[in-house]
Amino acid sequence: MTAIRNVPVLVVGAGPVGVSIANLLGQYGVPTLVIDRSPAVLDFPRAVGLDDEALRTFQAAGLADEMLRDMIQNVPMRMYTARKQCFAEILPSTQEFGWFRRNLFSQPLGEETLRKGLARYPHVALQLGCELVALAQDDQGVDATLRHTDGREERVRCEYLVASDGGRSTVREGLLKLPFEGTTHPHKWVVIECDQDPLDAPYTALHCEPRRPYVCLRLPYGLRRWEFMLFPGEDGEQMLQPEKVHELLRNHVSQPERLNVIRARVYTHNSRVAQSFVNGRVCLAGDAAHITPPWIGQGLNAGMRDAFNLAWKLAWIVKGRMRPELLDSYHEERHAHAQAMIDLADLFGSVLSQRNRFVAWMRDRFFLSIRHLPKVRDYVLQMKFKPMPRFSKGIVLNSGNATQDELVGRMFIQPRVETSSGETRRLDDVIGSRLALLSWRCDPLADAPPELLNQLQRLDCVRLVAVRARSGSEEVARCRSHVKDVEQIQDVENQLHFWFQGRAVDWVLLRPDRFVAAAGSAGSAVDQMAMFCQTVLPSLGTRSVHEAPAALAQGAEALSV
Ligand SMILES: O=C(O)CCc1cccc(O)c1
Repeated sequence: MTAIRNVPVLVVGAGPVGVSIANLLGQYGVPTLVIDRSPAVLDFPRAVGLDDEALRTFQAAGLADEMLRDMIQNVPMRMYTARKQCFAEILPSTQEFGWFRRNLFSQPLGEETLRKGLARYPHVALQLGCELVALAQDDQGVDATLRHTDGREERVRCEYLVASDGGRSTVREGLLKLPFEGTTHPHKWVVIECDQDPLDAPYTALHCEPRRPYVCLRLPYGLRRWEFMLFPGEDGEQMLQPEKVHELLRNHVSQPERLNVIRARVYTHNSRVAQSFVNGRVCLAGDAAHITPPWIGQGLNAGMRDAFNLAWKLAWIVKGRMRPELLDSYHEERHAHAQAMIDLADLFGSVLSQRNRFVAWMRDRFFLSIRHLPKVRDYVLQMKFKPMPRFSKGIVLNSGNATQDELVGRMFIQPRVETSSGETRRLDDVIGSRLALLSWRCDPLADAPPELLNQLQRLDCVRLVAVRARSGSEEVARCRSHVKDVEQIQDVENQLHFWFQGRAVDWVLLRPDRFVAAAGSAGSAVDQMAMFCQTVLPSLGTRSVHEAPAALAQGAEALSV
């Protein structure tokens, strides 16, 4: 009988979300196996947009610079009337989370980079040409049956299984039969990508042309993409024939026959969300959990939010740092936001792809008449319509003080800070993959009982005290705690100064995904931290074997392929 492979986390589906989760788990030291039935990265047009939150996730995985190499940053999106007048432009100037908000990439290249990133971890393995054919869960774990391309079957026992196997997820649909609620939109779209971009249009353009709505985007490395709406009676496959493609492009480029079309595909817009993102020990992520029309470029970004939210929770649970039932917080924190993004994309779609000429004309008149109002312009330009994640339930601690609780459950800013060794770094790079208690010009745990400090150590919590840049030695000495685990940082951009001053709190507790878990005044820190530890930590004695470095080495051995 063949041996059963044991691994804490099995990721099914090696698209960008699954591989990002595996990179994060690699960073957190959790042995992970990623499988995918396809032998290579899929080479057809898919997601194009990556936002600042996604880049922050790549940063946590140590891959932001590598991913940026193949991206165009800070790309505007414009909307045009039927008469080709621009009636709205989106180009946010903020970099509050440390990165530009609108960036375009080419998915096949990005996926290669993410896959290469896995090679950094001896305890993470990627197995291609391998599909999941059965799974059974019990109280302790999941038994998965894998089938390799040569027909060989293998059993893997894992503690948790992540299904990131796409919109037609085998795990969600075929094996667990979980509802995927929402709608499939009636119109199909043809997507065409060519190289040697024939246009000088360095932005995404949504052409709200009732005769045939279309989208035109510039992608990295001189690629140009068009997406055209198809009408009833137009057969998708026929529309991919070269003469039909040329016909679609004829009004937009002078000699479509001379274009080198490198990818073309028909696709349908879907707005669907799985009823639950957590089913026992199986978690759905990315398109397996939610699919959206592309209008606001948020499909993959929603998946990246899943990745960041889920990876640290899985790591904490398998390391025995967090009570397993808190895995449900993944659903509580992600489901409503995924739905809100889809609702916004649907709203964009219904307004922008309007085919009734009179309604389209009214729409154009309306937007053209308000576009110069400063508040409207700012709202659109700065993308203020984008619903930002805000958790009221989940792994967040509300204190009952409305002002403080307003800060909890939101992503924290990411300024650059100077470390005590004089280096200027992005805040997250100083924190690393740890939980962080970040305080402003004080050490709120200076007199904390040793028991609390031990609990925080179990949670691998770093304590950072921020001071004003170039503070006098008195201030520095006042904030330098006698406790050795406190690091001091200087607020060289004054961003922390403005953040803390405007909010009347002295500290924030930042989760590994950079969301604020708790916030408060110096006097309340001991009690609130104690409450957080009590909520999260399992009782002693339940620590998993995967905490020990020796166990990681065993995991690596078991995983080598
Ligand atoms: O965010 C962007 O620049 C692209 C968003 C978008 C809009 C419509 C279709 C599509 O594939 C992407």
